Amino acid sequence: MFAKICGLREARHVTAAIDAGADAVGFVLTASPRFVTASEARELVGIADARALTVGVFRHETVDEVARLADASGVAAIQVHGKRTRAEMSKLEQIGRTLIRAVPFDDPSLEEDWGENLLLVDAPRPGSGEAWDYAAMSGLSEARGRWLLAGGLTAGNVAAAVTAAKPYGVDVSSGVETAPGVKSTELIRAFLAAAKA
Ligand SMILES: O=C(O)c1ccccc1N[C@@H]1O[C@H](COP(=O)(O)O)[C@@H](O)[C@H]1O
Repeated sequence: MFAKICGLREARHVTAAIDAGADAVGFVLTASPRFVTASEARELVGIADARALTVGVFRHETVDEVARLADASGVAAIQVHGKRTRAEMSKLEQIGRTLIRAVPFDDPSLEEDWGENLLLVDAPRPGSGEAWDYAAMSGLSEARGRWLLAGGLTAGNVAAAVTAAKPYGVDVSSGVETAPGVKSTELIRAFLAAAKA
C-alpha cells in the first residue's frame, strides 16, 4: 500500500515518516495551517533526499504560480486541488513533474482521465480531517487504476477504509497531528504501520 504523509513542516517529521515507510511526503505551498514557504520546502526536499516522492500541494494557484513554486521548492510532484479545467491540467502536465489531481468524492470527473499520473479522492474540504463514506469508492479501482484515498484517515480507520474503497494508496494530514499543523512522530508511525499492514 502506497502511503503519503502530508503537511510536513519539520525535518524530524520528514525523517520519521520516511524511516517508517512513507512512499511520499507532502509540503503545503498554499494557504493552510501547514503552509511552508518554497525555501522551507526546498530544505525539507533535501532532507527527503529522494528516499520518498516529494509533493508540493496547491489549491487556488494559477498554473504559472504552481510552476514557479515547484521550481523554487524542487518538489518532484505537484498535487493540485480546487476547480480545474482540462486545459489547465494539460498545462500543469507540461510542468514536467508527477501530477496528482485532487478531487472531492462527489466530483463528476472522477472516472475521467485528465492526464494526471495519480488521482486523489478527498473530502470536500481538503486538510479538514473530515471522514466520509469511503465505501462509495469501491467501484472506482478497476476503472481508474492508480488512485489515492484521503480525507479524515487515521491509524484507527485506515485499515477499514482501504478494505472498503480498495485504493492504490492513502494520504493523511490531520490524522497524524495533535493540533492543526502540529505533526506527531508517534501518530505518523502508527498510521504507517496500520496502512502498510
Ligand atoms: O492540509 C492542508 O491544509 C491542505 C490545504 C490545501 C489543500 C490540501 C490540503 N491537504 C490535503 O488534504 C487531504 C486530506 O487531509 P486530511 O488528512 O483530511 O487532513 C490530503 O490529501 C492533504 O494532502
